[in-house]
Amino acid sequence: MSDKPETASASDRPDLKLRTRWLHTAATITEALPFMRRYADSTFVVKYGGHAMGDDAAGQAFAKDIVLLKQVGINPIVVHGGGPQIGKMLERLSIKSTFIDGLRVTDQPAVEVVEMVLAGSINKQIVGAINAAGGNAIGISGKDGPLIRARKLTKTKRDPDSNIEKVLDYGFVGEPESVDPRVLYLFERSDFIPVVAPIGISADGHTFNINADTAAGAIASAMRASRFLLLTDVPGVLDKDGKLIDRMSAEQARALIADGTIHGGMIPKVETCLDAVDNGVEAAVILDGRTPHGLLLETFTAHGAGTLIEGAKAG
Ligand SMILES: Nc1ncnc2c1ncn2[C@@H]1O[C@H](COP(=O)(O)OP(=O)(O)O)[C@@H](O)[C@H]1O
Ligand SMILES: CC(=O)N[C@@H](CCC(=O)OP(=O)(O)O)C(=O)O
Repeated sequence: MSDKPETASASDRPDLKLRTRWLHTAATITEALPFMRRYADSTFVVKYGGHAMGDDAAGQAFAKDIVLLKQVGINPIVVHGGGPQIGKMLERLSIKSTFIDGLRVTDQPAVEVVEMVLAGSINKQIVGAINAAGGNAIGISGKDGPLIRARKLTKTKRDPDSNIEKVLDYGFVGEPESVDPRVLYLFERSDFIPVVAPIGISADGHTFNINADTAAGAIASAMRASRFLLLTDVPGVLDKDGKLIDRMSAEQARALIADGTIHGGMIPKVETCLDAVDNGVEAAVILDGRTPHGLLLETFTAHGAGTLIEGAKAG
């Protein structure tokens, strides 16, 4: 070894393209690190919608992101849907199903199919994808624990012609009566990532079909989650001109539901977000699950992704 200090010659220096790439990478890491620190040990409830699931590659990308969240010290809890997949199976079995305001009217034969598709098929597909991505996933439904005690959903709607309030009968559609999060606390302190199918059980042992947004929201509130992320197949909530709304107040959301800009499956989604931020969740975000690494962009960048609905106590 010579005593002379080493100096890099021009030919040793990385070329401009490489240096630009390094600068980009460094900028990305610099942006992400404070978010990693901020969210360490916090709980994220991620609702993975049936429309967001897409193909195998999209499922693998989602699974990778979930594993990454766990690796940086966040506790992700996945709650999944599967509406389109249930629809296909019901059709194959020639069982009719209709929707009222985004919720499936579910009779006894239909609830059996719903449980089979959600807790059987889709739950295990997601568990498999997360495990293949290097994580340790465990699949459960709201019946395990039991995590979700359900009661029959009761809803009324005013008939615009007669102005009479009508009771809507959704059959075996439930709403969470209570959530007992103790089973989820076990996963929080371990490497395991829970994947939850939105099925509930009533006090008298009946199985209930719960809208996955509603189930995820109830879990997010019970866990006092820092973030409640809903992955769907649109960039977020769109205004009447089809433009993405980045942030939305509760009043704005209610006005958009009332004037029909928010309709169909987006109604329970937004209502659930409003409920969650009123009940202990810091912020809820509706985002596109088909965007590669949308979850990471939302979590680790200042600009985020999708539509953020913030609670009064968010910081
Ligand atoms: N204002 C709106 N902005 C975005 N999407 C909307 C809006 N109103 C209704 N939608 C519909 O809501 C759908 C998302 O809800 P849903 O089909 O239940 O999704 P998921 O299966 O992911 O839960 C979108 O695909 C879109 O068709
Ligand atoms: C009562 C009700 O509508 N339950 C839903 C449950 C699945 C779900 O919510 O799936 P997505 O999130 O993919 O829409 C259904 O039967 O389709």
